[in-house]
Amino acid sequence: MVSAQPAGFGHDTRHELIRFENVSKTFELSDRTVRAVENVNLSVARGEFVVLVGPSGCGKSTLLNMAAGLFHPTSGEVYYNGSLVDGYNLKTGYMTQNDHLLPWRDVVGNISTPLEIRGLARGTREARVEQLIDLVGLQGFERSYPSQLSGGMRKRTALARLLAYDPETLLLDEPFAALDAQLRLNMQIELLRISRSLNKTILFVTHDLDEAVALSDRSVVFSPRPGHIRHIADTPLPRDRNLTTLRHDPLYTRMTAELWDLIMPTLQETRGEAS
Ligand SMILES: Nc1ncnc2c1ncn2[C@@H]1O[C@H](COP(=O)(O)OP(=O)(O)OP(=O)(O)O)[C@@H](O)[C@H]1O
Repeated sequence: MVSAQPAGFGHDTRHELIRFENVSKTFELSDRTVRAVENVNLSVARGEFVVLVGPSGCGKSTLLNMAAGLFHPTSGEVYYNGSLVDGYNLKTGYMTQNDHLLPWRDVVGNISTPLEIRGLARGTREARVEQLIDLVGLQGFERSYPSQLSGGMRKRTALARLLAYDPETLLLDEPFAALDAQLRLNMQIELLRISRSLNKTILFVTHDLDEAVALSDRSVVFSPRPGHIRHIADTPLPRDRNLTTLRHDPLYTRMTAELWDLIMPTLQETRGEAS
C-alpha cells in the first residue's frame, strides 16, 4: 500500500539537504501572469532519490530551477544544507532532456570540459576522465564524437560530464524521455548504481510513472498549475532493487497502479482546463 501523505515536508527532516518552504513562483509576462507553483513545502534528505510527477506545466522544472538557484521564489524560501539559496547553487548539477554535448569535442573532450574550466592539471584531468568513463561504461568510445554515439551513449557522456563537476545533488529533468524503452532501462540501472555508489541526492522529474516507482525513494505528486503538492508517496521497495525483474514484483505493480490513481484526477483536471 502506498503511504500517501498529505502536503507537508513529507518526512523526518533530520538529514535534510534541500528544503522548499512555502515556495510560490509567479512569472509576469507582458500580457498575463502565470502562477507556476504555490505553497510548496518539501524536504529532501541527503542521499535521497525524490521524483516529481504531475501534469504538464505544473511547475516541476521551475522547482528544479529554484533548487539550482537559477530562479528565485516569488514568496517563500529554498534552503540548501541549511543556507538560503540566493545565488547559483554550485552544489547542484542540472541535466535536461537535451544533453547539450559539444559536437566538436569527442567523449573525452566533452567530459573533461568542466575540469578544464576549473583549471585542473592535465594529468589529474585525464585520470578523472578515465574514472568517469569507466563509471558510466563508455570504454572504447573515448574518441567518438556525439554524432557517432547512440542516444544511450550520449546520455552516458552527458551524465559523466555532469559528474565531473562532482555535484552533491543531481537535478534531472526528464533526462531519459527521448530514449527507447531498452536504453531507458539501461540508463535507469546505471543511474541508480551510480547514485548509490556516490551517495548523490537526486531530484528527478518524469512523466513516466513506471520510471518514478522504479527509481524513487519517494514520489511527489503535484496538482495542475499552479502546482502544489497533492501527495507524497513512499516507495515500498528495497533500495537495493533489480530493475530488470521489478515488473514481476507485486509491490511495484501495486505502487504503480496506486500512483496512477493519485495522478489520474490531476490529468482530468488539466483536460478540463484545456477544453
Ligand atoms: N522563464 C519562464 N518565463 C515565463 N514563464 C515560465 C518560465 N518558466 C516556466 N514558465 C511557466 O511556468 C509554468 C510551469 O512551467 P514548468 O516548465 O516548471 O512546468 P513543468 O511541470 O516542468 O512542465 P512540463 O512537464 O511540461 O515540462 C508554465 O506555465 C510555464 O509556461
